[in-house]
Amino acid sequence: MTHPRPGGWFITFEGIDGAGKSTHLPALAQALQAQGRVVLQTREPGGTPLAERLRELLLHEPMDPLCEALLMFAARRDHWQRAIEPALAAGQVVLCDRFTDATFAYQGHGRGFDLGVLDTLERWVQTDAQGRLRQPDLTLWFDVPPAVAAQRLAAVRTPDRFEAEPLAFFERVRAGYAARASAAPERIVRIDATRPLPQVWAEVESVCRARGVLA
Ligand SMILES: Nc1ncnc2c1ncn2[C@@H]1O[C@H](COP(=O)(O)OP(=O)(O)O)[C@@H](O)[C@H]1O
Ligand SMILES: Cc1cn([C@H]2C[C@H](O)[C@@H](COP(=O)(O)OP(=O)(O)O)O2)c(=O)[nH]c1=O
Repeated sequence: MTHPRPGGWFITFEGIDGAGKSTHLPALAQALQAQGRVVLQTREPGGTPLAERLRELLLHEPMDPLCEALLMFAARRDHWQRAIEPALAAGQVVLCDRFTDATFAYQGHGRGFDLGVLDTLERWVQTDAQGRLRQPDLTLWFDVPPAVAAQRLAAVRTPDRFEAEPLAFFERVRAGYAARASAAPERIVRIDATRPLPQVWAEVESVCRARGVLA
């Protein structure tokens, strides 16, 4: 695949909580840095001082689904304008732990929030000065059944407001990711993340090589 735009690559990591995103993101950053690329490792919600403050509220403060969706996009707007776009313009590779696919999966499919409203918010937040809707160049979707993810998480951390949701919620979120992937098969690559770590990593490397992200 030829490089989709001048400047850097924008690569997002998606999947339900416990899928392995945060494990593989720094590994890919290291592999890219070893090849001389400048990498911005970031996450959503978060990635700027304002968006990190919104993250604290989103992860711990009870709120209704509309408020949740609006705050996710408010955090994203700040992150996009102040961190992601400048890094891409400088030719960096941006590796982002979650982006808008997560909003469709969690707020849309998980909470049942109106997908049409999310489409509108996505357009508002990600349309650039030339009127183009910006999307990641590549999205790695780490797919695992919720029961596997829950087992992994139980061993390592105290659940936040999202992680405390029941398995049925994560089944809907997973279905949301599947729907996004079938609507954008060129951009979103499904990775079977139930396999042992070295095999999952080998696939991440091979997808990145095939796309020209890694040499
Ligand atoms: N393929 C895998 N096999 C077994 N354990 C894994 C695998 N991928 C991740 N883990 C473990 O599962 C836990 C959650 O992984 P993490 O990368 O934090 O998930 P996420 O960022 O998607 O929520 C961590 O303890 C991690 O070491
Ligand atoms: C970006 C985003 C995250 N989320 C949720 C999913 C996660 O449970 C939570 C925080 O994401 P994440 O950083 O993946 O959590 P952790 O560091 O605990 O792995 O926010 C949404 O519901 N919608 C969104 O648009």
